[in-house]
Amino acid sequence: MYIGVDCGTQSTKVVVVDVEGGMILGEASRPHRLIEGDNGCREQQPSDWLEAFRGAFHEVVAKVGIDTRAIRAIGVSGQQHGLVALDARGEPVHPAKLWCDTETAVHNAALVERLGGEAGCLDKLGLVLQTGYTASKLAWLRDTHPDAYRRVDSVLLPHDYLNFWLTGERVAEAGDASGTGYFDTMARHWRHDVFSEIAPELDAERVLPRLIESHEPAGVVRPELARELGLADGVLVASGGGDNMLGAIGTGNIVPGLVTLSLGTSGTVCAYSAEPVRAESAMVASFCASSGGWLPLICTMNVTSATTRVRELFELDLIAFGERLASAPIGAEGVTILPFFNGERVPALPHASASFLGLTSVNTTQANLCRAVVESATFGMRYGLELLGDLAKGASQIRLIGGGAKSPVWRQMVADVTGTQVICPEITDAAALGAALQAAWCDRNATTSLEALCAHLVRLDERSLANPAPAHVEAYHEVYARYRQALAERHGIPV
Ligand SMILES: Nc1ncnc2c1ncn2[C@@H]1O[C@H](COP(=O)(O)OP(=O)(O)O)[C@@H](O)[C@H]1O
Ligand SMILES: O=C(CO)[C@@H](O)[C@H](O)COP(=O)(O)O
Repeated sequence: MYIGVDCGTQSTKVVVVDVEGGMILGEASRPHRLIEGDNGCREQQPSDWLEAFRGAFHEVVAKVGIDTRAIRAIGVSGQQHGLVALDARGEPVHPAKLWCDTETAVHNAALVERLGGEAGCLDKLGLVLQTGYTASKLAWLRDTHPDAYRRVDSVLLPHDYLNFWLTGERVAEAGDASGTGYFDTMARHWRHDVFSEIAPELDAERVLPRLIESHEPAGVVRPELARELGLADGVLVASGGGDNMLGAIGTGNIVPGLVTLSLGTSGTVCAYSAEPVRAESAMVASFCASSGGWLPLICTMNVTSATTRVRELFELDLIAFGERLASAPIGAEGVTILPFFNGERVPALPHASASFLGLTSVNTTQANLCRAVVESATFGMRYGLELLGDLAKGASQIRLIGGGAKSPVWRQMVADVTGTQVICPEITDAAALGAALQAAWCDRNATTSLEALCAHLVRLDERSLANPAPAHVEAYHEVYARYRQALAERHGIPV
């Protein structure tokens, strides 16, 4: 029996997987609180993640009725990039600054310049630093909270922190480390020199976690925590990884030729590559995979975060929102939304705000606004696929995951907007499944291949299959062109 944990932006999900029996036995989740400021600040208390993990763990094991002593290993997936800076006692010196925090945009711009611009970043890191990556958050902490900064003894990512809490070990692996901004994604090692540019007073050798391979364990569950959770002695904790990396594993995207598209708080598109990738666009994040190999990725910041804002504005539940969405025509009768409520990473507009365009006395309806916000988030994904270029072109199918993938209307829209067949895995929180599969891989000392584990447990839900409808594809070409025109006019992004 294996446990997969996904500490996402909005919630922590826990799944129980019976690998021998080839079954996902059950899942449970608990929400997180978000600390938001109007200056782009978005933070969370790491203690909330632990509380959410405990709640979801106890709920799911009770629900499926397993003997917790039969659990062999745990794998943890986490929202990428968050800065979890700990003091010498292992306590956070400040709430975790999240991937979607844009308060540090000026620090990011300054760092890019110090590293020699885009070319210098590519040379040192294999990717171009973007606002949201961990590096500028650390620079910000140094600049704005010198007392907290002086106490920093470890610099971890959210999933590293959960692994640390579970095992007492400070370790990291290449997939999640790729998103820090002080890791060379081509050579797969820390760049202590870059780290020292950002935080010269900290000893990089000491504060950065030890790197392990994806198939290696981070450690075993601490005895007192094992007792609390009812686990046997020596339960392994896998290396884990970033949520996108483990989402790739949970959708079988560990060989070239597939695209995983996530409709979570963020939107992401990624495609596995066995070789390091030097993408044409600086917007493509050439991350490592958490299965070995690489996972070039595009991330937009306003997906279900944007659709939820409109849904809550109209006080609609998810069912009513889905009904409004379905009742409006493609193109929302001329309403265009640029959904940059949180600023945006791709295109790089950290200080942008959202725009509602083309509103008239006739088309300003709940249905059109609901449709336009979902279309706009989906257009952001199409833009991302275009930037991925050849890396995504060969893909015959999109594996769709994340909360938004539960909506049939949205699934069809992704197929129509991208012109590609869409299918969901049976479990839309594929990152948690990926974490459980990585745990089984690690528990078996990689003697069972990850490919075999994926073939055994990544099941696609045929009922979710959506094929692009030619007339809709045609209609969306026009509506997408309108969106790109608006992006050009308001933000200067070339069409
Ligand atoms: N049927 C649906 N239609 C649209 N959005 C949905 C639907 N079901 C869930 N969601 C949205 O999915 C989001 C959660 O997605 P999830 O992938 O779990 O996020 P994260 O991993 O970033 O925490 C929530 O905002 C929720 O409202
Ligand atoms: O920053 C990125 C990817 O680079 C985000 O994808 C985060 O990893 C958060 O993911 P979700 O909570 O939206 O799944």
